[in-house]
Amino acid sequence: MSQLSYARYGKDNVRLYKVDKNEQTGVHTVVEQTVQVLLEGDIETSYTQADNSVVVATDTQKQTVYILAKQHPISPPEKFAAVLGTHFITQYPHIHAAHVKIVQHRWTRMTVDGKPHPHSFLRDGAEVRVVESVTRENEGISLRSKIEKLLVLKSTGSAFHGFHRDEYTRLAETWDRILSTEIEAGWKWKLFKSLAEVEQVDFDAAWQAARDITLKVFAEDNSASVQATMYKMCDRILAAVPLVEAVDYSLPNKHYFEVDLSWHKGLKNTGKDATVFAPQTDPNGLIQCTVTRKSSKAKL
Ligand SMILES: O=c1[nH]c(=O)c2[nH]c(=O)[nH]c2[nH]1
Repeated sequence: MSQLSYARYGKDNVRLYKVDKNEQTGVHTVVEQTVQVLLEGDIETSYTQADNSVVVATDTQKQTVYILAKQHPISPPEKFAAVLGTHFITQYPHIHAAHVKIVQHRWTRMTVDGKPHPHSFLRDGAEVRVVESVTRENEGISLRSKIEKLLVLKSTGSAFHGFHRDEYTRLAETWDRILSTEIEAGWKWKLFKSLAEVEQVDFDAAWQAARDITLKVFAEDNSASVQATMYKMCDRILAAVPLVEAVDYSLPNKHYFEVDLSWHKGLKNTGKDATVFAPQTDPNGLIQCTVTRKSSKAKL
């Protein structure tokens, strides 16, 4: 009558914190993450026949995250995701793929009296660094790194005109507008054959380059549209990080509407005179793209 067509299970929202204490200098370095593990393999009977003998308990998966966090560096998260995934498919012969997602939260070192503090940190924004990994038996380790929830705004240097017009069009063209978005940027790495290959890569440098390029292009581009600006970001990240195969962005256009105040003593607050705006929560534009190198096919 029926058949199981999808089965993955694991632990979600495993919160993890690790401190590295330099005994010589007294300087501490901290990392906080939220980890998700989902396993795939010969686990059908646990669903169809109540056969728990094939189930690596989700509690075991959580304990494993803590144990491997003790035994290995957890940053960069790309390497820790690969360590975790490799563990699950080698420790359990009937587990054939491990999906590991790591969200790394910000703890930025405090500056106190102009000096970096040895053991105090602050959460400077909701931005997170994310890794989505799949470690699959006989295939390798696929990694996608991401920046999420990086909120940016520019008060000029953005236009939007020349767009298609018909009887449904109300939007006026603009040569000077506010541009604001919450950046979600991803970069997909070439498939790694082994953990040893993953260990060679400088993931922190790639994350820094992707973040720097995103912010520099956002700030400096005389934006014709979100579409045109995000394509430039993708193009530059591909040029900067040779091991990356594809770069993708998903950018909400967070609109700021002019407020007409002319009804009040003829106050001028539109066009060139606009200084007070009403930030909108919804609806918002949502612009997405994936850019690959010329030889490979873009998956749209
Ligand atoms: O950069 C933009 N791209 C669009 O596709 C669009 N559509 C819209 O109404 N405003 C904008 N802005």
